[in-house]
Amino acid sequence: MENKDYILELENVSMKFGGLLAVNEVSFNLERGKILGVIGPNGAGKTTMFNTITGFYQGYTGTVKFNGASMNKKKVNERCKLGIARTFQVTRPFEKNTLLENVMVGSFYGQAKKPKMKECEEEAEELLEFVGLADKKDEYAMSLNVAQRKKLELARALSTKPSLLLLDEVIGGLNPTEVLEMMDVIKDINGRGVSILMIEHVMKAITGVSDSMVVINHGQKLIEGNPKEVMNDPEVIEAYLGSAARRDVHA
Ligand SMILES: Nc1ncnc2c1ncn2[C@@H]1O[C@H](COP(=O)(O)OP(=O)(O)OP(=O)(O)O)[C@@H](O)[C@H]1O
Repeated sequence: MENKDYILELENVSMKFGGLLAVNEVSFNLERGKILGVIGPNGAGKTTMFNTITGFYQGYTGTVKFNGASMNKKKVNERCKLGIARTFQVTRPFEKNTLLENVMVGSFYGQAKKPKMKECEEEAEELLEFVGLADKKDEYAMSLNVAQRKKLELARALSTKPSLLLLDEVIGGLNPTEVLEMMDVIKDINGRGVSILMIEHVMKAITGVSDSMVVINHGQKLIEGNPKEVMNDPEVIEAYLGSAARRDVHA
């Protein structure tokens, strides 16, 4: 039997808010070094699932394993220091700080071994260069447009030196040129050896970068497979994605 190396394993993960089962017995694995795309309609439970992986929600049942070890008893900061980082759907930079300072905070507080301030600065500069914001390093975060804020969000997540990166809609809201740029950045991050789990509604983008995909619907896993299999699955197309998505995928 093939022995795959999984960086992330979800085993029957469920999360309830009162009577609402937002995530319902979800199981899947992410192979080390790969990109796994997560799609599903609004309210399907994708972000809630992210929050069980990062440890923001502790009240879930089932098991979240990272590098083969259960994370269930570990808090957000512990999981972060072990190598799990995320971006947020709604970006939350420190608006009145410079881009450099925003990224340095992540380096300083998010890494397992606290680096010296000078190292944080060098790392932050390198990351801003990597995401294409080097020329804005001394500007305030509040001066950025949507695409730039998303790139800053990525640099901040990377500053904690993750081996697993969770991306929550980093492509949504970008224009077509910015989408292509962001897809390249995501592939480059993956090229640095970072495994990626990403939620995205922009179908062309997520099918373009993902090695495999999981579809979540009403809190449950509907199907998983390679992007082509998933996007051609009649149940996914008709019952869930609908004709708008079909147009988007096949355009
Ligand atoms: N903190 C919360 N308290 C109560 N209900 C919540 C909470 N967070 C999410 N929910 C509910 O859980 C369900 C799943 O929400 P979630 O945000 O995880 O969906 P999603 O798939 O990420 O949606 P979207 O694509 O719109 O971001 C929804 O019905 C939502 O209203």
